[in-house]
Amino acid sequence: MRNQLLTIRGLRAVESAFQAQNPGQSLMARAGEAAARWVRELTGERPDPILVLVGPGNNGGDALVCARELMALGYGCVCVGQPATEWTPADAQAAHAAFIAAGGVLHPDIPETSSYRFSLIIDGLFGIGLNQPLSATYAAWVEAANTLSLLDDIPLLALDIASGLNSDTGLAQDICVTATHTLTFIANKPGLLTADGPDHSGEVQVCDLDIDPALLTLALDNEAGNLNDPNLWADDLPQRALNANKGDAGSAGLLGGSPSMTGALILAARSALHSGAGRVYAAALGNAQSGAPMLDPLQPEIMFRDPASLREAPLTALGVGPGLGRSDVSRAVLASALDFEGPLVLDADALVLLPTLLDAVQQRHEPTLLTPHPGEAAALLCTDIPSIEANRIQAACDIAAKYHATVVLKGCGSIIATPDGRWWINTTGNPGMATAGMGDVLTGITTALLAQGMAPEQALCAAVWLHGAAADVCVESGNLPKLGPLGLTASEVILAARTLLNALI
Ligand SMILES: NC(=O)C1=CN([C@@H]2O[C@H](COP(=O)(O)OP(=O)(O)OC[C@H]3O[C@@H](n4cnc5c(N)ncnc54)[C@H](OP(=O)(O)O)[C@@H]3O)[C@@H](O)[C@H]2O)[C@@H](O)CC1
Ligand SMILES: [K+]
Repeated sequence: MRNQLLTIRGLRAVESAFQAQNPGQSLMARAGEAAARWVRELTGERPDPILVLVGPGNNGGDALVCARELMALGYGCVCVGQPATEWTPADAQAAHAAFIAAGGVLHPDIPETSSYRFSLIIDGLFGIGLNQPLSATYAAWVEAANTLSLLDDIPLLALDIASGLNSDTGLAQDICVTATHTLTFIANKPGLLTADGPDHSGEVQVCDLDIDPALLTLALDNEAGNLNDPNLWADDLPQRALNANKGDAGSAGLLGGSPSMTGALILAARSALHSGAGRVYAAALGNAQSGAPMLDPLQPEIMFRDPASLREAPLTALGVGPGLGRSDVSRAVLASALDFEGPLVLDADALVLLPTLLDAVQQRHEPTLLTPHPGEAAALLCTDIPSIEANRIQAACDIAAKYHATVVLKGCGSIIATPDGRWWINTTGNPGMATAGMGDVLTGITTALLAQGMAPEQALCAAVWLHGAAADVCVESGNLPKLGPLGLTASEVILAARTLLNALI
């Protein structure tokens, strides 16, 4: 269950199912107690008071249960929030009453920080119920908490999700808690892992509140997704028999590289070669006179063809797009590639041209895989980048449905989606990957895994994971020389991905 990602609707369904099965039991008590245990682990014996921000709903209730538990253990808690009213949810009303009965005091505002030196801040303002922009008072508290955390290096712990972050989309409001840690309840949430989520959530820990996993499964709706995890596809990675020959490992074709962009094609081809394809063929637009490469001197294993004769090679997968360009010739080459009777990966300019070839791509009988970044995704859906980023999961699913394709929407927390509406979030990767050529490397890995016989869904999940994990290995602080994030190159990621791939088979 750990890998499941629940939407707000799914979480509410779990909550209702739990209440139906366990009348009178309070999930809030479990959440608040778990939060108090977590605080104790993080603070050790530090005597300084803890600042607890308490919101108007059940997230505030969690915070008050947590504060009451900590006070009983001798922690000083400075709780800031508004008293319960008749509109406060019942569980939260009970948490307010128990807190006051235990001698707790709710301050109407954050006290002068000169009188305190807080050891920790707890954000219990808003959780999954946030449904409007933060009002002025709450916004001021969030800004104060962020400033204190940053300037005084104080841990800022979000209960369930950072206040201001949307649990389904990962979109942060203009004013949003920047947590150093998040303890999230019941299950992991997409909003913690994609878009602005990782920047605002810090280190995420999932606490399932001891909910019966069977109940969780029953209550899941078809909106739920999963983390992209090697357990999903590691058994499907290509294996080599002792008696293998290069024909058994497939033939990957790469097509693109218009005259000013041959590097993109070469990177994709090198990447396919290092990801295990038995043969790699590359075809650049143009001819020898226009500067199209006929050899990669650093990787002479790659066999160059002209675009017209590429399909005469025994290709078992084809990748089109790196450096393809957007000319009439590029479009004609793409249109002809859509006939390829095998798995087809489309990237970069091929994606920008694809809306003009919608019928042809929809009519393909073999798998199609699309690897857009948000700009290319906007082109595929004929919209703009903010609309894509407003709901990355929806955008990935929409592209998959429209083009009958398996899709990865790249970016922070890449989303992999299938035409039947299933989706995964990938958590490997780092900002060092924001550099030219990284996308070409992903195209090469994906095409190579398909060429070696992996199914589209598994091949794309594996390629996206390996691509990000390879970049992570390159920037890990224990590694010397440290290759990034600044100055990390796509070529270095190719080599690290090969090492990881071989460690997994
Ligand atoms: N799911 C579960 O099973 C469990 C859930 N638990 C916890 O409950 C949390 C969800 O609680 P929740 O539904 O009460 O929502 P929450 O996030 O506290 O905020 C809603 C309140 O804030 C208000 N409000 C909203 N936006 C606002 C704004 N911008 N500015 C001002 N007000 C605003 C909103 O107003 P209304 O919509 O009524 O107008 C409502 O009053 C969840 O994240 C987790 O921490 C745990 O106890 C364990 C089990
Ligand atoms: K919160």
